[in-house]
Amino acid sequence: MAESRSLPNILITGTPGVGKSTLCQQLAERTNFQWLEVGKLAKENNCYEEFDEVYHCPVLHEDKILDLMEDQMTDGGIIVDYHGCDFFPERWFDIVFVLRTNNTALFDRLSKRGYSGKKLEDNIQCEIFGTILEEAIDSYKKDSVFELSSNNADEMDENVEQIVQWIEQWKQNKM
Ligand SMILES: Nc1ncnc2c1ncn2[C@@H]1O[C@H](COP(=O)(O)OP(=O)(O)O)[C@@H](O)[C@H]1O
Repeated sequence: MAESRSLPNILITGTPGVGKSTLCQQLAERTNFQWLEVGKLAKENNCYEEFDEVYHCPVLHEDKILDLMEDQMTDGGIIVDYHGCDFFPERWFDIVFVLRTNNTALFDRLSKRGYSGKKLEDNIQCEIFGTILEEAIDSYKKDSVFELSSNNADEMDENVEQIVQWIEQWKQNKM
């Protein structure tokens, strides 16, 4: 329950390549919050069900990863970073930010990362359709979901500032 947390929990989500890791790293440095990379945690603990041959990536074992995360989420101060958001319990998060990037910039970033073919096309399409934003709106309270534009370095800086300020406000309201 949010009332029992001494600090808020934040979810940063969006299509791969929109800048989640970059933003979370900067936030962790600024706030001392813990950056929890769900993909990394899954890899370290082998939380996979199967291998997806089409996308050349393993499929997350959602229950297993949720069990691993549950205890860490209790006290707050966690920034969760993942390219999906519909399987986390709603109660875990005080606010959800969905990063968005235009197709041209995202195409360049994902190509540089080595994405090609169907994997590249599907991720671009996911972003064009706003799939993750829709997922967030369907999974969390409407007034706790915010869309942030992440097309360039200036917007990245603004997003860091906005979230840092939101955290400060949350702490003040708690006092
Ligand atoms: N707002 C931004 N402006 C410019 N480049 C960015 C921005 N966000 C991310 N990048 C670059 O795009 C690439 C993917 O960013 P990353 O943070 O790994 O995305 P994600 O974690 O969402 O997959 C990195 O090379 C990063 O430097």
